[in-house]
Amino acid sequence: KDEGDKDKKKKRKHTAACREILRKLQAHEMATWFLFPVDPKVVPNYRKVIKKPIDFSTIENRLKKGRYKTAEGFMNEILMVFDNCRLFNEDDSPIGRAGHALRSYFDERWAELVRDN
Ligand SMILES: Cn1cc(C(=O)NCCN2CCCC2)ccc1=O
Repeated sequence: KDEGDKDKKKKRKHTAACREILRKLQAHEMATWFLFPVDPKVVPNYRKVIKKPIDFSTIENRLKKGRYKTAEGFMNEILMVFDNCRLFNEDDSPIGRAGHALRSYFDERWAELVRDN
């Protein structure tokens, strides 16, 4: 069991925990607008305002490809989904409220993951 094997095992462990959290986020009733990339044809000025567009399907693909070295790398991209939402939408709007609700839900799931590891 050399260092490399231990690191690989640790990475598999946090990847599984992150995939579980992502599955819960994707299943949340407020997740609709965050599941797939915002369509520039449907939301013309989105790409102008949001420099790092990111969505749950993109994060899922990166997770499956083992792109995140640490769980924090995964967390940073999830938080980017919610930061983009706050930048582009009024807090008092359907998508703005959905983003805040989903962010709170994520914070709870993340706290559980940290406690259980
Ligand atoms: C994450 N995000 C998604 C969208 C989006 O998908 N818009 C197209 C669908 N609209 C939603 C309500 C009416 C039509 C817009 C802004 C945003 O921040």
